[in-house]
Amino acid sequence: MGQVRYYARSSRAPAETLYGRLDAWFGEDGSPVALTEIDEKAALFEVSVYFEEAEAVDEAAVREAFGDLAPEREDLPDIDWMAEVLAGLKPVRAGRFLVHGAHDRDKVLPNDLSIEIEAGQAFGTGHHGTTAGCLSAIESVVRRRRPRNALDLGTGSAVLAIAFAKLARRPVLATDIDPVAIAVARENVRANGVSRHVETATATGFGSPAFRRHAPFDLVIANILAGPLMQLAPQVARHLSDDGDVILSGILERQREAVLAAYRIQGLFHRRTLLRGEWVTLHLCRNRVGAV
Ligand SMILES: C[S@@+](CC[C@H](N)C(=O)[O-])C[C@H]1O[C@@H](n2cnc3c(N)ncnc32)[C@H](O)[C@@H]1O
Repeated sequence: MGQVRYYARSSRAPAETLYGRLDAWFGEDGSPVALTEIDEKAALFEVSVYFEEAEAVDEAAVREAFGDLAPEREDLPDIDWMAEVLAGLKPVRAGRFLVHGAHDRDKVLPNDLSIEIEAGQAFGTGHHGTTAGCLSAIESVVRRRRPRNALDLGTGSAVLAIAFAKLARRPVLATDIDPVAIAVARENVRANGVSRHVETATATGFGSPAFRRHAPFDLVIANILAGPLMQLAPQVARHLSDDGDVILSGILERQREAVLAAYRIQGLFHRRTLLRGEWVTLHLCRNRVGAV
């Protein structure tokens, strides 16, 4: 048997209380806890806690932690995380960043900002055009104005959050819908020595109390797909500071105009498009100056 999830639904206040309690009881031991708004109109929230090994779970303790909100249990299938990421084991260079595995530490040059990520876990080894595009865009934004903080939404391996933390040495919130990715992200953040700057949280879109603690963001980075990026446009804009920058990727060239339109409606201006293979990375900004 593999991973298991326990979850309960309620209105916002009890859900937030439960989220805090589950995080205190299980979060420290590495069991991801998630709070998700599942029905905005009905203001219905779902709180989940995930355990790696179903057999090892103390179910009585879990039920006690949920209290009055009796949890449902869901056994999760084993997922093939390798599929997307085994693109290659070679180091990838994007601007000053060198993304590499432990076996390639000797390839790091004195001026490189090295990001050590092992292939084979969450998405994001730098081999994908979208990740490399975001790394280049992060470097150009940080060079221009060193944002006070950042959000990496859909962090995967945390490669982009680590890049921002290493370059800007400023706080970054790294979130992902997938609790397994967040467990991998935490480990990578620690291994790259940037735990002081990076906070990780499991969240669907903007559904976590962590956003309230960190927003507004001076830089929002989201490498997901065109569909969710368009849906998230109003919330990205709402969580962005008055002169903030946005880096979006996971967009095919033919989807570029639709994504741009969704963000223009929210008052954002296009600054630059980077093209890597069939993928584009968009840099947008709140400030009209410098926009094209
Ligand atoms: C293409 S990977 C990007 C990983 C990494 N940021 C990079 O650039 O290499 C997209 C990630 O977004 C996550 N994701 C997808 N939809 C999401 C959503 N609505 N909210 C948060 N994360 C999401 C996925 O689980 C996945 O880890």
